[in-house]
Amino acid sequence: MKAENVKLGIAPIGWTNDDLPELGAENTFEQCVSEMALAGYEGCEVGNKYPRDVKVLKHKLDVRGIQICNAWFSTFFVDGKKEQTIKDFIEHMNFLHAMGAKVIGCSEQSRSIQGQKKAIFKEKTVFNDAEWQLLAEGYNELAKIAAEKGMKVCLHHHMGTGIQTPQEVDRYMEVTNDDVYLLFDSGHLYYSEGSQQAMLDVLEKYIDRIVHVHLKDVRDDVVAEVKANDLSFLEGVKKGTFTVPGDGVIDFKPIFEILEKHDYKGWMVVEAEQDPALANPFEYALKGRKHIRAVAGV
Ligand SMILES: O=C1C[C@@H](O)[C@H](O)[C@@H](O)C1=O
Ligand SMILES: [Co+2]
Repeated sequence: MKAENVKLGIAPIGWTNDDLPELGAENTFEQCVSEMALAGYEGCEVGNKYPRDVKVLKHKLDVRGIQICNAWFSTFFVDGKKEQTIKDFIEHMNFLHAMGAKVIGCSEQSRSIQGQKKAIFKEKTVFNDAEWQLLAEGYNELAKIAAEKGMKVCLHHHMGTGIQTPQEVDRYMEVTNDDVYLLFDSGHLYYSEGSQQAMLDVLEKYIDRIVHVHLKDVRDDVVAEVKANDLSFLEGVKKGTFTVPGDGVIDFKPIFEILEKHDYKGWMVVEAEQDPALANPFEYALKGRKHIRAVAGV
């Protein structure tokens, strides 16, 4: 890939998992961002141990050569919480804007089971026609608000949410305006479909509306265990569903080829939540970095 087109970041979730705070509770913010820089990343997303004061955070990141590229935002349009979602979104967007980020990665969390003790392969939520309409209206509005700041809203398709499968991604892309974008997460699509091709098809189909990429690898044997035992998403995470690129079953070469062929310009963020007691975050960050350099040449 061309180094001038892409920037490589990493998410703090490998050090401290906001969805499972007991994972990595001992890891500090400063250790996390220092190790990100040491492992060769130039950017990161935001975790709950990060200082929220823009000046303080900027300084701590600047001295390490790290930029903020995105931070997760939960929307609740299908639950009918449009007003509150937009109010919270503006605050979140202003923070990201002040930190220099260009995209806002959102996830529709209405009835999401990703944090619940429910079988991830059996109990995911499904939206009806009226709910898709609520979602579209909400995201179209967020996109307009973001555009005023020169920013883009992208949706994170995610296991256990109403937008998980390729068909649900199709519906989301169809009901929203062209200035509403997609965050592509290799791990979630592979996990959902159990297929490298299904994941690549989504990437190729929507590449022109993909503005942020999460690079996650998957361990097939753990997914099989999750399926066989009706485990929840987070039970799977603790057992090691996800890992860094090059450590699981996903072939990242075609992902990088598609991004390059379509002249993708933006961030690629390694995001591999697993138990830091089992997978040392610095060592795994380094492992992912080396794999990307070897396969993508950046
Ligand atoms: O982007 C993400 C943020 C996490 O909180 C989430 O659960 C993870 O799987 C993910 O892809
Ligand atoms: Co992700």
